[in-house]
Amino acid sequence: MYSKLQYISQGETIDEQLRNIHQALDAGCNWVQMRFKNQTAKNAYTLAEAVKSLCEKYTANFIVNDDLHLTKEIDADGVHLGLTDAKINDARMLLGTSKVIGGTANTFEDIQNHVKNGCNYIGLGPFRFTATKEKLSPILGLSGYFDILQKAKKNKIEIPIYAIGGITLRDVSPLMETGIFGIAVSGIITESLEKKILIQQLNEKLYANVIV
Ligand SMILES: Cc1ncc(COP(=O)(O)OP(=O)(O)O)c(N)n1
Ligand SMILES: Cc1ncsc1CCOP(=O)(O)O
Ligand SMILES: [Mg+2]
Repeated sequence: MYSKLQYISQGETIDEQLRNIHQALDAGCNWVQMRFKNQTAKNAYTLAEAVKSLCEKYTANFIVNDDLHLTKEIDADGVHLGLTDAKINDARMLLGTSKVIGGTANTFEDIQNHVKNGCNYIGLGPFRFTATKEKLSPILGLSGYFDILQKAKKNKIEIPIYAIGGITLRDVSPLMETGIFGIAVSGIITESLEKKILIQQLNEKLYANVIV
């Protein structure tokens, strides 16, 4: 079973990335997506090696953003691919069935395609404007999530769907009511000065209706 909270890393340098990821893990995150844009292959490899060993230490899930070949080379737990990144079925062929492959969706049709191609989870968004990512797809808002999740339910689609994009603590409960499985966040955790408390509060809302 996947965690309901995925932390997407931030940082302009290897050190900044590592500091942010280390702090997120220390505060209780157990799923990290390493997102290190516009870097040399050497820098990305160096960071990935360090993140992999940190995640092993914290028994956290470690996935790589965009870079399918780095995922394979470093033997990460998986990869997250956007609509203009490598194709999900090519990723599955390269990585095999044991690895996690996440795919971005902005519409119900994107979700259908990802399911058909063997994706493990979906990052559906953006929920609202965020400065973390450039060139955002159309904003979905709560009503967009309601519509898409209703269609998924009607079509018996059961893949875990994560909301993403500008999410704050206050958004979590209303988003969960739309039927999403969890959230993927970057800014709120990176910028928080009280990460442990924030992650505890996020998890309380994410797991509020889970019967153990
Ligand atoms: C969980 C999750 N969902 C969506 C995205 C966005 O991926 P993509 O559209 O490829 O954009 P970049 O992150 O590569 O800029 C994501 N990274 N994670
Ligand atoms: C990677 C990505 N894809 C859509 S929105 C987004 C950024 C999420 O970061 P934040 O939680 O800071 O808005
Ligand atoms: Mg991408």
